[in-house]
Amino acid sequence: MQVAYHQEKLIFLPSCEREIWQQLYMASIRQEVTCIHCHSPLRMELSILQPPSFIHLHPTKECMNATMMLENKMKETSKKEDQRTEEQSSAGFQLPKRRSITTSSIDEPEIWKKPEEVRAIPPFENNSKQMTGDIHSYRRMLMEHGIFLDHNQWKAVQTTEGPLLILAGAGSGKTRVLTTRTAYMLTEQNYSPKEMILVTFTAKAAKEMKERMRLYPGLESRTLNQLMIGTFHSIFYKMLMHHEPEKWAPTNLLKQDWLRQAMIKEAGREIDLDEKDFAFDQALTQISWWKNHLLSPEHVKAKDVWEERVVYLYKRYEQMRLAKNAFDFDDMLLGLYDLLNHNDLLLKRYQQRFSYVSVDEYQDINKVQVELITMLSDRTKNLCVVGDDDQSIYAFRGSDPSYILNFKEHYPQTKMVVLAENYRSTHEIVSSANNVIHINRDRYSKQLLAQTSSNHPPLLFYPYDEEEEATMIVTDMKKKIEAGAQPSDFAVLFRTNTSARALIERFVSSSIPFQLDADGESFYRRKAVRKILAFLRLGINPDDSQALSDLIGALFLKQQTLQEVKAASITNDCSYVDALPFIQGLKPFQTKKLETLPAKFKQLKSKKPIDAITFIEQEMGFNEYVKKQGSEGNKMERGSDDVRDLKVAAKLHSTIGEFLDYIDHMTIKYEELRNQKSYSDSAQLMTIHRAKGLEYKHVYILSAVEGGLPHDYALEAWREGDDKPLEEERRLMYVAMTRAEKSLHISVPIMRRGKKAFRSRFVREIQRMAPKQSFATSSRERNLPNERINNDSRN
Ligand SMILES: Nc1ncnc2c1ncn2[C@@H]1O[C@H](COP(=O)(O)OP(=O)(O)OP(=O)(O)O)[C@@H](O)[C@H]1O
Repeated sequence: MQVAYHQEKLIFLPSCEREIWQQLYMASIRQEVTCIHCHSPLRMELSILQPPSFIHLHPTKECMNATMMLENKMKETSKKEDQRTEEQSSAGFQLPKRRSITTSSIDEPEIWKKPEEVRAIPPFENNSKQMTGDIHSYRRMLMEHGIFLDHNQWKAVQTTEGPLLILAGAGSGKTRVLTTRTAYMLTEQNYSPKEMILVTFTAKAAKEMKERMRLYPGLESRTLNQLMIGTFHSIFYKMLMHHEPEKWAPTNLLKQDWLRQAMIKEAGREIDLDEKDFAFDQALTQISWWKNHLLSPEHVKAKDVWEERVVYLYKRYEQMRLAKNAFDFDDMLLGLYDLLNHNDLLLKRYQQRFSYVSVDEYQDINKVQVELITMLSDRTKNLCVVGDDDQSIYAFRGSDPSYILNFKEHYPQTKMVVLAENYRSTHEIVSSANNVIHINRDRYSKQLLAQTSSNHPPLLFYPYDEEEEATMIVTDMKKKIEAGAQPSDFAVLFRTNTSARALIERFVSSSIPFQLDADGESFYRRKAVRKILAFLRLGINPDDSQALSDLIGALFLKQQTLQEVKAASITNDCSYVDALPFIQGLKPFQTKKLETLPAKFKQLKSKKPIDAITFIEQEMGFNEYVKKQGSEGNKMERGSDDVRDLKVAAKLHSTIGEFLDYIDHMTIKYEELRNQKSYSDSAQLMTIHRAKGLEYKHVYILSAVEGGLPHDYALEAWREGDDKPLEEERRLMYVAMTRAEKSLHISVPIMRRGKKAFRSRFVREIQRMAPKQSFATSSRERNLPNERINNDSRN
């Protein structure tokens, strides 16, 4: 159905503004959209595959007839209007175009656009090779236990001596290879578990490997228990505890972030940094990055004012930490690095003991980790590293793909095995992912090959904005679940937590069980958002003391002023807002500004939330605050973006009170979600970073637009001539795509943050078939200059 009543008005979907589709959808959930004949509630459907429509759950013949007649009449009128418009425009007038639901391929925001399949997919060549000739008895035994290994996987398993680089494409079974290789060395080659060390990237991966190895024939638990397997931190910490137990006592570990934050906040006060306004969490990440690069505060060369401040915090943090004999996770690696560097005998003993070193996820290794691994394996050089340069996505933590790319240069004797058979995804998904990643220059050229093909190429779909995107995904998922899929078959992947605000909210209101796997606070707790909300809250309650405290920084006042405002409100018997002009000791321009504020707060009350936010930005000085923050903050997160995101949410609400109630509800829900125990059968909503190493039958990727994925900060770096962040974004897209087994949906919203968006360059790359590539030469070996990629951001 295309017609319905809403708020006593007749709605004809093809001619209503696209911007209000989402509002209609939400009104339909509240049963406010009704049939034009029987007035029973209609559900609006906003889905990926079909143009929007109203659905009548129990239509009568009369309902259908009345609806059809009216639809025909509306279409007729609309056609006439069209003709008139054409005549007028040919006569020199320019009138807006009729808004109809078509399958047009033009990026016209008002028009529903049919989803597109990825077409640039080469014909599928069945790749599965028959095993011929003699099969090694161990490999045969594994097969009897249901563990199959392809030719290259087996080659990697058997290569036990000397430096070995296993270049393992996404879904190519690197976990299988690492576990089998270890099992093979222990059972077939009779190596002692005590001479082996296997480093994984996460504790979860270590646990999984151990569990898998228990299933291997002939591998006893006793042997497995003697094997040193774990993360860098767990293994190296054990060593430190063994040699210097007092210094490294667990009670001295700064385990939680807030403990570290408290220390740098204390240091921040010494240089007058505002506790509420300075990005202390970012400062900690930066400090950690320097530590992992073996840079002490004295060696850091600050690039800007922000870094200068963080260097100060770093220096003081180290002093405070040492005074308390405390240490953090980074210190564990640095501690062992120092210990081995200053104790030659000890280093030799370890080198003597560990004859075989294996490292998983080598693409994500950082400087201090590389140094330690190099030291430990230096005697035998029996170093096996497994990784995929195309999945290196942790630069912000200090990892650097150049370690895997330079491995052969570092160890000229390296044997290399490439695992290019993908056992996870269909040919259509694998080829599309190849189309994207092959554009990166700084990589080993290689092409993943799938084992199966399907008739379902990845689908690009075009929601209007973030809200519609979320609705379309939930609708699509519901349909698939009704058709037999399990909630746990699905994952929705996003670049940053903030880009998932609408999605999380839509899931909260849906019946689909889901789990959120994301770091950080709720969107509504973000600094800039909290401040705007403080304005809104004080607009309807001028005595809201929490809001006043949140607001102070945005008025360029110090937190100490808070008490002064409260005192002034008592002595002058007025609200906090009315007390603002009584603050003493300010510069004349500040006093003048504060004098105008109470009246402006009063004006806020009657405004719609979206208009109120614009008023706060333009008339109440918020734009200046954001501008100042922008020049002091970090490059990843900008307050102005958060405000634009908030406006997208605000559009769906008609009063400030209603909007604030909704936000309070969602903030509580968000906290519950973060603390909830895991359901076994639930859809997963997570950042791409969190999805690494995981696989799902159906995957949706959010916001494939310039600025979303790739992230704005990478585009800015690229414009300034630095390709590295953009290449990392491309790897993120690749990681996201290769999580999908059967279906992959990529969302390309037409609007983002209230502005017209441009489809991501990665989406354009998907549509261009990658040339066949020769295997495993790095850009250096191919003598390619690391030029800038000539890739325009426009459609
Ligand atoms: N030789 C094989 N035959 C059949 N299936 C295999 C084979 N090797 C691995 N697999 C399966 O392929 C899937 C991907 O394997 P795995 O998770 O080990 O990949 P990965 O290399 O770690 O992937 P990624 O790096 O993308 O996370 C798993 O479901 C695994 O059981």
